[in-house]
Amino acid sequence: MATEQSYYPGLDGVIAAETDLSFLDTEQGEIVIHGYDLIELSKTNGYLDIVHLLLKGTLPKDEERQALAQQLSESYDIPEVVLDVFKLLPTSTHPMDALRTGISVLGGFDHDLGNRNPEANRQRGYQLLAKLPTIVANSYRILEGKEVLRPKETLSYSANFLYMITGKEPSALEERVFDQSLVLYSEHEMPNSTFTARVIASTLSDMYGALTGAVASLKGHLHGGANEAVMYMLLDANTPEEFETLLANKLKQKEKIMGFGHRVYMKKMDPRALIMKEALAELSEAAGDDRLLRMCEAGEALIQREKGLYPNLDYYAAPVYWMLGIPIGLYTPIFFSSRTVGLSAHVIEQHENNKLFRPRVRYTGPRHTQKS
Ligand SMILES: CC(=O)SCCNC(=O)CCNC(=O)[C@H](O)C(C)(C)COP(=O)(O)OP(=O)(O)OC[C@H]1O[C@@H](n2cnc3c(N)ncnc32)[C@H](O)[C@@H]1OP(=O)(O)O
Ligand SMILES: O=C([O-])CC(=O)C(=O)O
Repeated sequence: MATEQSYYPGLDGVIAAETDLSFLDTEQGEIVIHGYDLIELSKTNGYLDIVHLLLKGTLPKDEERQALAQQLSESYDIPEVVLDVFKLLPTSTHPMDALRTGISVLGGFDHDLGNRNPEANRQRGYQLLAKLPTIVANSYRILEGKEVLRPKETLSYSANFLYMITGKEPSALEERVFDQSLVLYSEHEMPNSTFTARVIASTLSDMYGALTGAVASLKGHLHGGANEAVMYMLLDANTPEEFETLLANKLKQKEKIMGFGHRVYMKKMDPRALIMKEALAELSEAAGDDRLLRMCEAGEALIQREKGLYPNLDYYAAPVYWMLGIPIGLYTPIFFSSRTVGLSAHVIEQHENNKLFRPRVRYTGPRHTQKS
């Protein structure tokens, strides 16, 4: 083994895997998802199309989309035991921790857990996709002391998800915007959570374990947790001017501003953020209230001017979710629920072509013995 080796803190720029699932092409400005640009797809295709693309490799024909919707809706319900476990959790449990627990419990109901062949894993992916909205919405309901809402099989995937969260069936605009947010969150190459899932899967551990670890990764504020942190920041101000002052003070204190910056697009706007900004404008117009939009735009301009940084998806997804009436504690679980499709596809790929992840270190500690 060579003694002088390269070290890249945070694995910045390191190629960690080969994949045919996705690639951030910053030169062409594309988020390539199995050959298609996610941004273009988000304008023309729904979330279930992305599910089909990532798990089957093609965009679905009409009958394939219908069959997928049918298959998922038949599995929306979750075992009663999962709900009973949520009832045992302290009410102070973070919704991401409840979600992590829920996925972990689901693993116990899989009687073919040791089977890692691609088809078995794909079916697991579908089961998780079907059940996660029910887990996300109802773990939160139980923690908040609210009644459990059973899924409505007659609603579309996204309409049913929103219904279980808010307790009312969404309008066509709300359903479309929410579905678009799921498309944008569905897959993004090799973020920390996907790397976590692949590292776990590389020991030949199972999909539930890989996704449970990924929940913990995605919870952090430097990753998925930023969307809820953005909303709390917005709620600390009432006007664009107050929001600018709040951000300027944070910069003075050398605080990181949630919703800005990105390991891959540090000096550009995350293209997904632009789509959510447009959705926010649409929701603002429909509501006759553009206060949040104006605050976000003022914040965007200030951080660009002062730091040369641009919004990432979480910056504009947060006010969109607020305008859809979604409780803040569910923003990150929804992100994870959408990302389940990308994560499942990565676990399948890792198991199909596995090499154990086991890097080395640059040792900086003492040596108390010396062998000549
Ligand atoms: C959908 C998603 O998960 S997207 C990510 C969501 N996360 C956030 O929005 C959290 C806020 N953003 C950040 O913390 C970072 O931009 C990250 C974690 C996303 C990327 O971080 P890294 O690639 O590790 O870059 P790093 O944090 O070292 O930043 C590089 C420089 O830009 C600065 N910077 C980066 N992001 C920010 C920010 N949001 N606010 C203020 N300064 C920032 C850093 O302070 C650093 O400056 P320095 O070189 O003077 O020390
Ligand atoms: O790519 C990243 O590092 C984080 C991110 O935007 C995502 O997971 O969607």
